[in-house]
Amino acid sequence: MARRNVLITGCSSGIGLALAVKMAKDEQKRFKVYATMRNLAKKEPLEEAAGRSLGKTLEIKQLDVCDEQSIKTCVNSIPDRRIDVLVSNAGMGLIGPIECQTIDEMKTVMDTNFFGLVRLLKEILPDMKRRKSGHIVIISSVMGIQGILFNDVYAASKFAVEGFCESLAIQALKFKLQLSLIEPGPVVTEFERKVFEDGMKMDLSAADEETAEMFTNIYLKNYKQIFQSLGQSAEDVAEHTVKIILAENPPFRHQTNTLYTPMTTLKYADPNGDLPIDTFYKMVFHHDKIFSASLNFIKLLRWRSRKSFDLGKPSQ
Ligand SMILES: NC(=O)C1=CN([C@@H]2O[C@H](COP(=O)(O)OP(=O)(O)OC[C@H]3O[C@@H](n4cnc5c(N)ncnc54)[C@H](OP(=O)(O)O)[C@@H]3O)[C@@H](O)[C@H]2O)C=CC1
Ligand SMILES: CC1=C(/C=C/C(C)=C/C=C/C(C)=C/C=O)C(C)(C)CCC1
Repeated sequence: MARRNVLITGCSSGIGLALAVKMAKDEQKRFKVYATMRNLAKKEPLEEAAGRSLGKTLEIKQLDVCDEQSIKTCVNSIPDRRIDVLVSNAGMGLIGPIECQTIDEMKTVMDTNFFGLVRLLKEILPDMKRRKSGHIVIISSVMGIQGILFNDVYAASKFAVEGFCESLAIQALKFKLQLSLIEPGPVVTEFERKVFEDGMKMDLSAADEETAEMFTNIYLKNYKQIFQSLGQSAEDVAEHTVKIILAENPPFRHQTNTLYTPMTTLKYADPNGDLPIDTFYKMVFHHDKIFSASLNFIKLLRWRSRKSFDLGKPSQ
């Protein structure tokens, strides 16, 4: 099989970086990775992680998904503009009460997470259609199918991505193109750190007391624990993504976190849509102690299974 050209956005950290490195270090050398980032001053961690694959199976290029010209320049610099696999990964989060967010902040999230994907596809899709080959892989989120308290705009941006892709997938099929949405739950990356820091610094004066208290004492208070208990590593998500890229018949949707699937299943279990909302409501406002204890229990189980694995005894 010929080596596939893979373009990945947002490779300065997190999932993008882990995926670029994993694919570039593929033992069978099945990929040539164009690992892109908007700010090349941040390329050092990727260069370090890439090691000897740098300049061979991995090249670093500038690409800002909010800048059409930068996308065009990057794609034009690739031999024959040939991109066999596009991984749309660049993205950002935003949490907090909407009363305390500006419309400009919200627009930046939509511009990056949704229009960023649209800009990429406007540049890359016509070539794929002409060649009648290509795989478009999008790092969406569980929030692309299910909203979460105080993530209103972020969830909207990922819902937009999913609606857009569900529509496009039908046309793509006609051109023999593949489209796959990767839906991770919480992942421990810069995303988590940035979002939490911004949340902690947020000016909550525009919100009423009850909302501000809910955000601080429920959401932010449990945030770290949720990531510690349910969070995956970027490498783990990268591994799932590579499997999807290599699959003969890649699925349209793929959730990476089995600990999170009971939550998303609620969405599909009730066509009225009340079940997930009522369940989240009860978890947050009525059974917060049980919820917190369950998270601690999961954390302990994961810690113990990792520890026994470290000692050479894989968990039962
Ligand atoms: N972490 C999580 O819990 C989850 C994350 N995701 C999704 O995964 C994807 C990757 O996030 P993750 O690795 O976690 O977070 P990181 O913050 O580690 O990585 C995000 C990447 O996107 C880049 N980026 C942001 N804006 C732009 C832009 N305009 N043009 C190009 N690159 C840009 C960042 O660059 P820079 O360093 O310059 O800011 C960075 O390289 C996102 O789409 C996110 O929504 C999905 C589910 C869960
Ligand atoms: C599980 C859960 C919660 C939080 C989930 C979080 C915080 C998920 C984060 C997902 C991310 C960051 C996805 C990125 O795309 C709540 C609402 C507190 C209570 C109900 C159950």
